[in-house]
Amino acid sequence: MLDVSYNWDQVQVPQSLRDFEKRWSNRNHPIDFSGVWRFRELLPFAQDDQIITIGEGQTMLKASNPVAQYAGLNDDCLYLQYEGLNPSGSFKDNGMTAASTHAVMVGAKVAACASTGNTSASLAVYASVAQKFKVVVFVGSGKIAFGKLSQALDYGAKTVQIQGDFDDALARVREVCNQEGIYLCNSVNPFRLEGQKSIMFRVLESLNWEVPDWIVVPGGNLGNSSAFGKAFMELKELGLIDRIPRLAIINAQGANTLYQLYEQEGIRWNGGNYDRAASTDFFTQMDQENRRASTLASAIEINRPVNFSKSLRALDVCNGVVREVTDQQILDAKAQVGAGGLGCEPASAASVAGAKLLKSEGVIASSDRVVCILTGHQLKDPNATVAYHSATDEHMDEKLTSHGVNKAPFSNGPIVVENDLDKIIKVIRSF
Ligand SMILES: Cc1ncc(COP(=O)(O)O)c(C=O)c1O
Ligand SMILES: N[C@@H](CCOP(=O)(O)O)C(=O)O
Repeated sequence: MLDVSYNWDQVQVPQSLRDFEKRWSNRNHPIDFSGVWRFRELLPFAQDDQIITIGEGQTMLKASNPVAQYAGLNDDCLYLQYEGLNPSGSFKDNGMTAASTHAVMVGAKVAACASTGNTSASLAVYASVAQKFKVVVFVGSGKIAFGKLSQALDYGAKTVQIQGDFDDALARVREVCNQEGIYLCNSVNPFRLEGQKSIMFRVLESLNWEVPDWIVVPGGNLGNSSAFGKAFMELKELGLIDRIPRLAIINAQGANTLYQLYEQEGIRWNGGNYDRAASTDFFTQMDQENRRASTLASAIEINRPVNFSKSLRALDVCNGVVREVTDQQILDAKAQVGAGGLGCEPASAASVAGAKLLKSEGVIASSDRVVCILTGHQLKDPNATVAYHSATDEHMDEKLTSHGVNKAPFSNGPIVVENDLDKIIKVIRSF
């Protein structure tokens, strides 16, 4: 895994983080307007005229008391960083503006990715804006929510559907890219992760540059958590912050490789000398047993996270913890996030479910300031939402039960009523 490193002595980094903020109101300047590139001195690999941007990163941090109560935190202690506001509806745009900028810088004619849907939607939109390279997307059949697939199709990406899951698709696309000289845009791409650092810059900016106690993020391929760790490491090195928040990475129980390796096997970064043999054994056994990831949170249905080693570094930098949550916990948390005002897709709600779990364990205190990252928009995966809300005690959706979701305590399904005024009024008055 490659990392981008800078010779900071040669970069004119502003003295104070507040200097970045001033650029925000400059709406006529697309680079200042971007929530990624207004921090450009902190990812200084491109010249201004090389940047491909579509106003990504205009996202918000919102305190949510209903969600704080759900998680067992005090009022004003839980914040949601709503990355669903990005142009393609997920956090990936923070990274894809950087990866597509670099793709054009190096003259790529074709770019590719494997995807559970959000990476492909994001890459496809940036390619259609840049008009400099074509896109090929690899997806596992039946493994991608239609809201996401529809985006790649409409933005003109060529979609290759193969048998297998995301882990198979990523292994294959890496092979294809090597053989054909195609530019790879998954999170193995270190330039993409440079863009994703900006999510943390914006969190700090929204908190008036005060460092929160916790950042809680869902873990799939582990690009985000790795980028966050690098962001804090660099900000501290540059003297722009004086302390680093703790990081909690939340796996779905059915896709819990990091949880197993970090919390159960006890593998630690150890200055880069982590126990490679133990992790290799783990993956070899996984292959022998043909163990597959399985979760309703399809965006994090990943068993072989490519950023495993970088995430260990992030956990080290941020004194982090890893937890696993069930699909039941994820969907219950998701319904609470929606009712609290910001809809998200299932994988995103793992962050809230994880915060609740850590609070119940006493790892997070009720007065801690906790930021949960909502990685993708609610409209990305309507099937999961409708299935949850349509479930009743008598009738559960088969797909939910096969993933261990056996109740829907916050179910808010449509009420079937005859098209008769009196009957409708009666129902309405019963609310
Ligand atoms: C909505 C959503 N949330 C979370 C993740 C997991 O992020 P990461 O792979 O950076 O761990 C992904 C994709 O990977 C995603 O699409
Ligand atoms: N959820 C992701 C999985 C791919 O992760 P990446 O960060 O390596 O591109 C997706 O949307 O495809």
